[in-house]
Amino acid sequence: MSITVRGAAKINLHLGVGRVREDGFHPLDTVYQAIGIHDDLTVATADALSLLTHVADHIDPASVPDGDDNIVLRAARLLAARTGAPATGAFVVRKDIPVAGGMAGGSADAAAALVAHDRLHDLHTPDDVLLALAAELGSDIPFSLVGGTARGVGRGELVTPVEDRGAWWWVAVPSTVGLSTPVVYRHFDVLHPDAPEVPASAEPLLAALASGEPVRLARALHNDLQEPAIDLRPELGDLIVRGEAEGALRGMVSGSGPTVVFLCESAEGARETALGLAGSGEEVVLTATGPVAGAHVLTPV
Ligand SMILES: C[C@@](CO)(OP(=O)(O)O)[C@H](O)COP(=O)(O)OP(=O)(O)OC[C@H]1O[C@@H](n2ccc(N)nc2=O)[C@H](O)[C@@H]1O
Ligand SMILES: Nc1ncnc2c1ncn2[C@@H]1O[C@H](COP(=O)(O)OP(=O)(O)O)[C@@H](O)[C@H]1O
Repeated sequence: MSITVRGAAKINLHLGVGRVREDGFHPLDTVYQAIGIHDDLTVATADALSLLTHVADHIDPASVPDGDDNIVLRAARLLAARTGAPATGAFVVRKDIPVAGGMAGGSADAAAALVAHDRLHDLHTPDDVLLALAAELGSDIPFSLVGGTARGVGRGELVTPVEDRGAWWWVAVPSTVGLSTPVVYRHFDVLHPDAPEVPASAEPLLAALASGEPVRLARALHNDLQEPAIDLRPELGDLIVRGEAEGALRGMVSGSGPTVVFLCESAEGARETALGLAGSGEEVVLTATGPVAGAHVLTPV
């Protein structure tokens, strides 16, 4: 038997970050959106646990860890340990989501692995258990299960779907060199030692989402990690300016970066912005719509 599960990239439409907690995590008020850049994970019945990774041309294969460090195998082992299921399965991941790019590619793979491993072994794990295991593996992973557009609080792991009346067009420009999430959070602490305990509220962004109007959403986009990311990588600021000059409504760093995403008025607007950026020397320019589904089975079981 084999099962294929698709996981989606995420962007943060609002990322309010508060003062670092005693456990080292930051309190967040964030709004995630799953967008149409995907990793596909297939698992087949096997006597042992194994993983093969294939990457798209724009991804450096060396950037994806082999073996036990890969979050796919960590997810499968965790689910097996908690349910008593066998820790077996031959996993193959096809990656299109930029690695260490602020788009939660590893989280998409982990969510897909939880769903695939659950189906492979016919476990019928309840949703609340899958969400709790996802949160143990990483703050973004519960959202990767849920998908769509959702608000995340706590350290980002407490996720609730929100009203979204839009079909939004995005252009994403990944960087060839990733940026480490903890490094960006630590730089936020250096720049903002007096950050408020309560992060900036996502309420204005939620109102813009419910309006379905791209110009309103563009004005409401907010990312507290953009400043530290640009401080670490000044070229990201230049890229935002260039994309906006090519017609995007607004550019911003995706999560902790270094991918930059641009909200566009329409499909045509996204095409023009993408062509303009490609023409000005950007080698990889991806176009996607959102919201899309979270981790879901593609093949019949
Ligand atoms: C910044 C965000 C925004 O959605 O995503 P990315 O841009 O990385 O995709 C997330 O908060 C990333 O979530 P995720 O990548 O799952 O983080 P985790 O594995 O839980 O944590 C990795 C490290 O990031 C820092 N971290 C993470 C979440 C949080 N609320 N506060 C933190 O300070 C901690 O240093 C932690 O050790
Ligand atoms: N399946 C995987 N895909 C991508 N990265 C992975 C995977 N498993 C583990 N990692 C590690 O997780 C780190 C963060 O990757 P990723 O989730 O792509 O980025 P981000 O946290 O910026 O969204 C990578 O640098 C890599 O070392």
